[in-house]
Amino acid sequence: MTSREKEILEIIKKNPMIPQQEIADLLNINRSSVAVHIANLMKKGYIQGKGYIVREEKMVSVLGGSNIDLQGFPNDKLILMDSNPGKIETSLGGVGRNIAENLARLSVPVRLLSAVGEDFYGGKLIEEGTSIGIDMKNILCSKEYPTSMYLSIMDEDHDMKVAISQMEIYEKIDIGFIEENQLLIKNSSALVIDNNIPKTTIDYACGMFKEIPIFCDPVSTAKAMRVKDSLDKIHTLKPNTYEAAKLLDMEINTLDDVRKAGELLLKKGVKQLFISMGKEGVFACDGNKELVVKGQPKEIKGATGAGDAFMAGLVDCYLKDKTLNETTVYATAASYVALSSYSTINPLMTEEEIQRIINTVTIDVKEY
Ligand SMILES: Nc1ncnc2c1ncn2[C@@H]1O[C@H](COP(=O)(O)OP(=O)(O)O)[C@@H](O)[C@H]1O
Ligand SMILES: O=c1[nH]cc([C@@H]2O[C@H](COP(=O)(O)O)[C@@H](O)[C@H]2O)c(=O)[nH]1
Repeated sequence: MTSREKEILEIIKKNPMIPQQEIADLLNINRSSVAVHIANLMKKGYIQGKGYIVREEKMVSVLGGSNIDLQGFPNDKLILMDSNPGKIETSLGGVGRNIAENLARLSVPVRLLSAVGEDFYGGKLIEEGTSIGIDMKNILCSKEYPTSMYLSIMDEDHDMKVAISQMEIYEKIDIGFIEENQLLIKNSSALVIDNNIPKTTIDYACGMFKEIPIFCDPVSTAKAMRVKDSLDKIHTLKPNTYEAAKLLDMEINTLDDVRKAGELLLKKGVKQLFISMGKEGVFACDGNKELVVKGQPKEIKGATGAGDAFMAGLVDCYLKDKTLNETTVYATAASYVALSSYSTINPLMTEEEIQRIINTVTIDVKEY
């Protein structure tokens, strides 16, 4: 082996994937000489071949809940304190899991960091999630608690009347769980947090992953306050009007109230805000612009999951560097895809379906 070949071999041992040009630059020779030396080293058997390491695609990490949803739809007007003939739909749910499933259906690489019980439903959640394309490898399986459940009753217009949630298992998504998964999360393209997880975990994660954009869904008025001390670390917040009112301890009845709430949340450090208003559409602001985006979806089969589809649309648009107007219209169209299905997630959710809705449904954008 010549001294030059020795030098090149040492460089390659330290960095087997180094490009020939970089070796040439280090040794101040040209690339074609490097190629000749490498060919000689191969002939002499010092190098057996070149490996290729594929750079791992960055994923969105979703940290939050995965539930089993039971939804009851009465055939006629809902009568309280009575048995109402109707339909019962069982589906996989949980805000975080729903967002992750919608993202997977939009072809965004995504992993779910959640907890399930070591029971039939826990197995089902992991199995189905994996088959949809969500990375479920880091789900925590608990012996202590059962898989969480969400039971909701709709009225005759398919609007939710009342719901009960059984979700103690999320106590398991604690600081230790974040530490175990910190490298995975650090290397994510975005982190989505749903407020099913404890406040201490939300605050810890928001403090730890400042370099990546954090999207937060407050989940419900009961859980909204869990993010109140981390608002300055949130890139995108998507409360509905009730959750925004709770977070700010104010009444929100009019559009002026919504705009005021927007201003206050941006002041607290949120970069991008979407306040969803059910059939009144959504209010969006980012400090440069304020918009209300509203349309008329062609069919509403079930409102459950509309907000989660909306959030997935927001994350997808962030990764594609879309403007606030484009993002709000796209996410609204994603919510319409969800509304047109009885189950929490519409299996027809794709980017093409969202585009088809944008092209066929009038969605008005009003700038303020
Ligand atoms: N009844 C409806 N009519 C039209 N759009 C709706 C309706 N319900 C929901 N949406 C759409 O879904 C989005 C999210 O729904 P919303 O119910 O406000 O959120 P969440 O489910 O988080 O409470 C809304 O901003 C809107 O675009
Ligand atoms: O405290 C909670 N309530 C409800 C949900 C989930 O919220 C979804 C309903 O979404 P929406 O808010 O879009 O109706 C359901 O899948 C349900 O499992 C949750 O994760 N946590």
